[in-house]
Amino acid sequence: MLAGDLYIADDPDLAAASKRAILLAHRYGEVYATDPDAARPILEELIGSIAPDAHIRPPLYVDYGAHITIGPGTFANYGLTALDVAPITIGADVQIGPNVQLLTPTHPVDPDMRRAKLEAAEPIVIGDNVWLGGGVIVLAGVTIGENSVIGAGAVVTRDIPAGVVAVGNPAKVIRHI
Ligand SMILES: CC(=O)SCCNC(=O)CCNC(=O)[C@H](O)C(C)(C)COP(=O)(O)OP(=O)(O)OC[C@H]1O[C@@H](n2cnc3c(N)ncnc32)[C@H](O)[C@@H]1OP(=O)(O)O
Repeated sequence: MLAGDLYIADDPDLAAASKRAILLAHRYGEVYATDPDAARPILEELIGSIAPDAHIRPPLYVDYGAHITIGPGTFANYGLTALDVAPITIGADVQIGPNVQLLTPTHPVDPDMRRAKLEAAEPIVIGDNVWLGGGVIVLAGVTIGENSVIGAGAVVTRDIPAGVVAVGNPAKVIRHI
């Protein structure tokens, strides 16, 4: 699953891990509403690796949480969806706008394979000091280079180099910084 091979998502261990993640993410949001400090251990239990000063505003939606790494100084605004069937690596000092989606899973385009419930997933890497504007969607297998800015609403289908501004659907580089 983590290696990008096709698989059928009916494994009971995966279902249990997903249920655990749903419960922890829900609890994180509930506790955060009245006491963000008390909510912190719940976030640390949910996320595979998160720097002590990284901050995520709930609601947060993940598949498993365990395959997510978040570096120091990173901030994610409300409504991050991080589907971590494959690893999601978020660097240091990353700014994530509201309702961003990081989508590592894919389904086959072939209709028969899709009906057979085959799935796959590819890792996503967000480099240091990247800013993802509100509503950005990053697709499976994409790497965004450090210091780059992705404009609000962009759909990132291909790798983005370091030090650029990219906007639109599909996201295209409009200038170097
Ligand atoms: C962590 C947080 O919570 S962040 C809070 C949420 N805030 C946001 O999501 C804001 C995100 N910001 C943006 O999308 C901004 O538009 C930026 C950062 C991309 C602007 O970057 P700049 O390089 O300054 O671009 P600039 O404003 O000069 O626009 C350049 C061109 O791109 C277009 N453009 C700018 N942003 C976008 C966008 N999101 N989608 C499509 N086109 C865009 C402009 O219309 C302009 O086009 P034109 O030349 O035809 O007039």
